[in-house]
Amino acid sequence: MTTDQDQTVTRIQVGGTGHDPYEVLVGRRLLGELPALIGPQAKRVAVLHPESLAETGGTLRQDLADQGYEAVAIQLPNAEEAKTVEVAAYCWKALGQTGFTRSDVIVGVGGGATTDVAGFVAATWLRGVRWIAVPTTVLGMVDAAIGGKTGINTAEGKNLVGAFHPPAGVLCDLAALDSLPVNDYVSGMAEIIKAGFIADPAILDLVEADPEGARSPAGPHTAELIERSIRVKAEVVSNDLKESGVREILNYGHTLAHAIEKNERYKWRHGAAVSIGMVFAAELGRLAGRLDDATAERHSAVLKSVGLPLTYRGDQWPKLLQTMKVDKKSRGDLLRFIVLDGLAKPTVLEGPDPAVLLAAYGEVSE
Ligand SMILES: NC(=O)c1ccc[n+]([C@@H]2O[C@H](COP(=O)([O-])OP(=O)(O)OC[C@H]3O[C@@H](n4cnc5c(N)ncnc54)[C@H](O)[C@@H]3O)[C@@H](O)[C@H]2O)c1
Ligand SMILES: O=C(O)C(=O)C[C@@H](O)[C@H](O)[C@H](O)COP(=O)(O)O
Ligand SMILES: [Zn+2]
Repeated sequence: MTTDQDQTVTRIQVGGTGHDPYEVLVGRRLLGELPALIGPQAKRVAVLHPESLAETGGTLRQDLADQGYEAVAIQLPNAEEAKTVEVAAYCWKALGQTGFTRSDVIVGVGGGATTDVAGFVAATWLRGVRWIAVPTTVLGMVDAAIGGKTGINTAEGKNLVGAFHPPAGVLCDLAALDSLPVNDYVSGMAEIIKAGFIADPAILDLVEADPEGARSPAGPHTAELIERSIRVKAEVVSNDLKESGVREILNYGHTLAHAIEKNERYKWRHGAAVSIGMVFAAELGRLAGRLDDATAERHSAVLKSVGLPLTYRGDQWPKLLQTMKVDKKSRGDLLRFIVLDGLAKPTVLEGPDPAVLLAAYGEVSE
């Protein structure tokens, strides 16, 4: 049976300079859109998917083969284990063996880790081939698949190797979320809440009105939360693809988060680390005299209400501080953080006093 809900598709445009504009589609049963996005020139299509979506990847490969493409499925490890140079090299080898040319197309189906690698492989193969993102997690839909930041981790830090290489289109099929484990669903809520604090406070109102509903794809506001967050991301990256200015606001909470992820050898979910990172950033903004107490406290309350973590090991501060020094926003020896001047007023805080940083860490320290 087809319902009205199945047929509603929202299209959000991502524009910009230096690349073709593209659309993010949100709805259900969107895979029919793939051939048009793949385009008439492609002979071969490589479908990159994580182990957990082996069936989806296989079905998609078969559909594309039935439509006349020479389609291969390339299985990646789940989650952050995919974001390594070894996995990228495995993909390059598979593309080479398939005879993948510049007119062929990569499709990344999976969470943010998968689309980060798929995009990176697309950016590097033959110095850049077309790719399409089919995000299957909340986090992938609202953030990772949009904007063309692609990359992998190294032992020294998160996303340290990568390229800006926007996709030709993004297909967010909400039905994919039904199989997502609750922890992964909630991890994506961290980036949704981030979008609320940096740009669209209506998101926070929706989460606060029904925190339990915000933990599940069956919640009453799922589509609205996802679409609002996509609009925030689309607007920012349309204005600054290569992060030479406003795009830095999307890094709210990420300076500490990435250090925690590295410290945990990339075993933590990104959203869990971002949650702690935002509580830290809010306190940093408050201690720097930028953010009011109520908005700072609102961070812990809303993040906790959906089940995200707020604290991390106190004894790890020296190591985290060291790692933060190689954050991509740093310039020379200058540490730079995104903080809030108020709700939806993100700004940069440069070179905060080490004592203030330590005091802010006290807020998340356990
Ligand atoms: N490029 C960007 O702009 C950007 C933005 C935000 C985050 N990221 C990156 O995204 C990554 C996190 O992405 P994530 O939270 O989507 O996690 P993830 O990609 O690690 O996926 C989480 C887990 O869910 C599984 N999975 C994916 N879809 C599923 C589904 N529909 N049903 C069941 N299981 C499914 C995966 O195999 C994995 O085990 C991090 O590496 C982060 O750095 C990138
Ligand atoms: O798109 C961006 O820009 C972001 O900062 C979004 C973040 O949510 C995302 O985690 C991104 O991968 C972080 O990028 P990085 O440049 O700090 O590695
Ligand atoms: Zn993020």
